[in-house]
Amino acid sequence: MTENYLELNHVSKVFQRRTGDIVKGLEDITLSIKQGEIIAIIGTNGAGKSTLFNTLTGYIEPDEGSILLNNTDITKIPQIKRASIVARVFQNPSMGTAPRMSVFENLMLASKRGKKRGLSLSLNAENKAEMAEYISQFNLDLEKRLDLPIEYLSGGQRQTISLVMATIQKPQLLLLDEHTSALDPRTAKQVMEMTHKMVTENNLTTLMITHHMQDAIKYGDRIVVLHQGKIANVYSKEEISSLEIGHLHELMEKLVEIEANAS
Ligand SMILES: Nc1ncnc2c1ncn2[C@@H]1O[C@H](COP(=O)(O)OP(=O)(O)OP(=O)(O)O)[C@@H](O)[C@H]1O
Repeated sequence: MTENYLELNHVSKVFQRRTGDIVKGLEDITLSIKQGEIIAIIGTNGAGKSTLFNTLTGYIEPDEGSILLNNTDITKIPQIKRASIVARVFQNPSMGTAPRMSVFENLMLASKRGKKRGLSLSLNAENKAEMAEYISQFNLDLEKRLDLPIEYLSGGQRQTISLVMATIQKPQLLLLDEHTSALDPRTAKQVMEMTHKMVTENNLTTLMITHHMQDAIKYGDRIVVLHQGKIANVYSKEEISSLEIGHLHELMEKLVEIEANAS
């Protein structure tokens, strides 16, 4: 396991609101993550979770600090050039997929990301059979729906396809952005279990934003608590093993209270 596979060194980002007020989206974030580690990110609204992901994808550039992934400084690498190494699954099942295109076309698009060869050449029977076999392991009968436009799939099926698309090229970093929160509890549980299987089987270094404290405890190797752009707390694996969900809920309530008193 490579230590310090992902390193954030003193990463800060300031925003200016329309009112002219300055807000610290991220303040001096320093964090080292091992290859294959799963980090659960929790925090109240406005804590900086999305800003953190946006700096990792390259959607925004930090004002200060650096980000190293697999020994490469990616701080200033544009989003489009990071697309094949940093993958993100969004909360909304329709984001990250082309809804009118078929399941097969979407999967082939994902497997071609960052490569030069065109999509049309790859839409052949051989690739289709390979893809059918690949997705049959998820037991959702999706291999029988390869020709269906993505928009006709259920939310859970779409999130499964989004996950397959995000992991098909084995990204160096996988970002899960509340990816089960739009699903009903039963489907959310299934998708979370599938996610864990994909991530552990492929040893994917993963950051997962979640509001489900039980998922943070169950699946996180560490839990990072963000508050007002800063790291408020980090729970190690040992600490997580004796952590009660109630404790995390209380912590969240306390942080909301601090914010309310400050404003
Ligand atoms: N483009 C922007 N312009 C101005 N302020 C911004 C911008 N993006 C984020 N912010 C501010 O930065 C802070 C962190 O926002 P961020 O969206 O990262 O929080 P979050 O933890 O993802 O919150 P939520 O759970 O509500 O999505 C907030 O105060 C937010 O209002």
